[in-house]
Amino acid sequence: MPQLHTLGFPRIGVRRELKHALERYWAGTANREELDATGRELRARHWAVQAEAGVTLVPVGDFAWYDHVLEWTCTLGAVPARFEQPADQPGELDTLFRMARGRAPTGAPAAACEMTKWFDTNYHYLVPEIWPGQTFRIARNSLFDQVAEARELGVNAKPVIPGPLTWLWLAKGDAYDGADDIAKLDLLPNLLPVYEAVLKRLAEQGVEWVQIDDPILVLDLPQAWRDAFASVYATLKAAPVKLLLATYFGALGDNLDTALSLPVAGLHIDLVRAPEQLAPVVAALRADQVLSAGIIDGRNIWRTDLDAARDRLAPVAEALGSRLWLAPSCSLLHVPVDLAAEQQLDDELRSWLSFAHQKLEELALLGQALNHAPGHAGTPSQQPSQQPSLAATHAAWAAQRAACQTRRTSPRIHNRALQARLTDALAIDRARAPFKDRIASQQAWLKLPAFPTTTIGSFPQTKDIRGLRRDWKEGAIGDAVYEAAIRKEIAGSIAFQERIGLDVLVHGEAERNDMVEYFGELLAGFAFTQNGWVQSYGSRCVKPPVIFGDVSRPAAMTVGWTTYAQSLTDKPVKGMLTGPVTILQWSFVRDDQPRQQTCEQLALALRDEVLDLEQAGIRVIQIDEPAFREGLPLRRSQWAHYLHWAVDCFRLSTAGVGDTTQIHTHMCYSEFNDIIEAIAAMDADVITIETSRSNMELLKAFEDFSYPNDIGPGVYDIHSPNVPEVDWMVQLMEKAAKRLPRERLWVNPDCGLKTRGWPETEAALAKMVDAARFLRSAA
Ligand SMILES: Nc1nc2c(c(=O)[nH]1)N[C@@H](CNc1ccc(C(=O)N[C@@H](CCC(=O)N[C@@H](CCC(=O)N[C@@H](CCC(=O)O)C(=O)O)C(=O)O)C(=O)O)cc1)CN2
Ligand code: MET
Ligand SMILES: [Zn+2]
Repeated sequence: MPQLHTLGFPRIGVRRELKHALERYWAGTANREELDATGRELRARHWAVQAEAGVTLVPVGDFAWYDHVLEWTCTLGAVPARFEQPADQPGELDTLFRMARGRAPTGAPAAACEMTKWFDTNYHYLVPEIWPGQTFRIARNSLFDQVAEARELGVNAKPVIPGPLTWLWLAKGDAYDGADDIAKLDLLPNLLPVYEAVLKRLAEQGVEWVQIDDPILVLDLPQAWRDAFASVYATLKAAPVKLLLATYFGALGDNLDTALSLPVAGLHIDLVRAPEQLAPVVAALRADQVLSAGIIDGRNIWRTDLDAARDRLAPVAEALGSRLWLAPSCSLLHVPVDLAAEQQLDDELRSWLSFAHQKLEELALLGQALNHAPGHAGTPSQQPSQQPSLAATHAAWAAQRAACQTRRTSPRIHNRALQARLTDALAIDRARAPFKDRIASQQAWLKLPAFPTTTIGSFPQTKDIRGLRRDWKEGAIGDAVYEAAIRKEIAGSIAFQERIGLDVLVHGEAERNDMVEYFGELLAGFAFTQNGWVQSYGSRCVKPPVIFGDVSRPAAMTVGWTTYAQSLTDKPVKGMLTGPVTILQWSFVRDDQPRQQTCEQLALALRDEVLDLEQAGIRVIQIDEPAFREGLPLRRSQWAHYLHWAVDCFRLSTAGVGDTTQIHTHMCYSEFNDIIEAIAAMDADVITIETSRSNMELLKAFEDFSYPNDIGPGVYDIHSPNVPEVDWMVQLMEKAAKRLPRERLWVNPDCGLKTRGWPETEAALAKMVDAARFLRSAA
């Protein structure tokens, strides 16, 4: 039977045990021993479930207290000076937490490291900081400790570490100009000896295989970076362990020859995103190399079509024998932990789904089917001793086959009326009047001052609000009680905004568990989970909804809350929607039709909501697209196609309104340089963006492009509880005014305030309004 392995397992725990333990530790209500115990418990549990499923090489090093890239950065001793503490500080773990969050139970606070998206996922990693001449050393032993821990439990540990080139690519430093700066490669002579030392220590611990993750091999690489692979791996080759080079999230493409020429004992490829690479890789594999086939989707939650997978891999199994390994396409970090934790899904829908636990079962079934006579394995054959009985295996296989079949044909998936509407939608005009005409008619009624102030949408999601929602969902309180409490919350935030003098108000999003899940719950074609948590960053998780069928909007989703908020004030209240691209990007999406098509369905549903809001008198409407940049394909050759349909969907959602209705959008976590033209083509009247951490540097793209519409560059970082100074915000806006016309500028925070508390929110926004007033008086 082929060896089964995984590239990584979700670390958060089926009940978010890690989240709760971390937050207790940070709050000082749990000590280090309690935190450690939770970590040990989760690792042991996750190793055991994998080993029991038949995974023979179990990942170690995929566990992380906050982020696995940060763990590795700390292991390499790449700790910026501002986090260094006197030698007597207890526990290096707090240094890691200070790097992640700026503060920890011990040690002096410092500005946290930057956080950004992990490739095209909704997972965020902590960006390593590098500088010329930087030296490295093994500064943290957690990987070795965890290997020892696994081996004591009888687990065959396969340590997982980021490759040196991927780590450098992800790193940033003032001395370097972008991810691909070749000057970064000058650090390799300092970095590689530490890698060699790590591999040697792992070998001494009895480790046979080490997985080195080099996902940058699926990106467009400059030649110097591509060339660096040969010398890096020539050095690592000397280590007394076998290396499995792991690539995922796309095709090796023009890096294929590079990857195949490296002196590694095994290569993992993603066959879900890039099935076409199977044949060329098999053809070029050396006789002593293992192929790890990433055949189970690690980025989505659908059951695998096992018949198809077996048919594709059977000839490979025959050719490679035990040199074929089976794996998910990437780490299972990106899917929820266990479908068994869901009580409310109907049987049919449940039969279509597979979370991390279920993916292990799929892997085992496929492994058994490929065992012996693989070329004509019609059904799973002979079972190894501790595997489930043949009958059970047959039954599981048949159930999976049936589920795939019903999913293909279920009437729940296709909505004929919608199909007709989509065809009609092709003819809908996506254009609005020229911006200069629109903005004039908007200003005529909005009568906003210079440097108008607003916020991005959410106000603090307090424990009380979340507790209320839990009680409501559990049926402990009824709709009327819930609604009254949310209304009270909205009334409170409107009163607060009026008091401090904001210009364009928001209702505060108290009724939303999450900006995507909330809409998923109200749209048809979506399912949602009770415990389908996926880590987003640190202790923060999301429950991505599942888009299983054609999307439509049975009823208005936000009109009631928004008009209630508007009824309380004479100031304009901004309606608040999540855009089609972001809903698509942050959901688990159908794999039976192109993403573009699903996005168009979402766009039509949102268009109806926009028009209903307008009809109800809401004349400023924001359609958030924070995931617009994240959706950009990893390869440049695919950008134009994506940008075309993504912009088109945004415009389909928004362009139905009259000229006097003001459309806002919001983006964060994004580099805008690559997509500035597309942002302009979205043609929102106002875009609010995250810029404060980059000191308004991000505005350069808008300046260079002479971006024509209104812009609100964020003046303070909402990720920190620190209250910004008025002077600081004024300075930032003055910088912005050097790059862009003053009359186009708005004043707002970087992003929504849901993760903040009220005290700092009130203080920060009051100061922000003061800053805007100062700017007006100085004009
Ligand atoms: N989908 C998505 N992706 C995104 C973002 C986003 O907002 N949404 N923002 C960016 C950054 N990511 C973020 C992701 C999550 C959170 C966040 O705050 N998550 C919350 C969960 C939010 C949620 O779903 N809340 C639910 C359920 C909350 C909960 O834990 N309830 C308790 C009970 C309440 C309590 O006592 O706390 C329970 O069920 O036990 C609700 O409000 O209804 C968390 O991890 O804690 C913040 C930012 C990028 N990607
Ligand atoms: N309107 C949303 C909010 O304020 C936008 C968040 S972007 C991640 O929370
Ligand atoms: Zn945002």
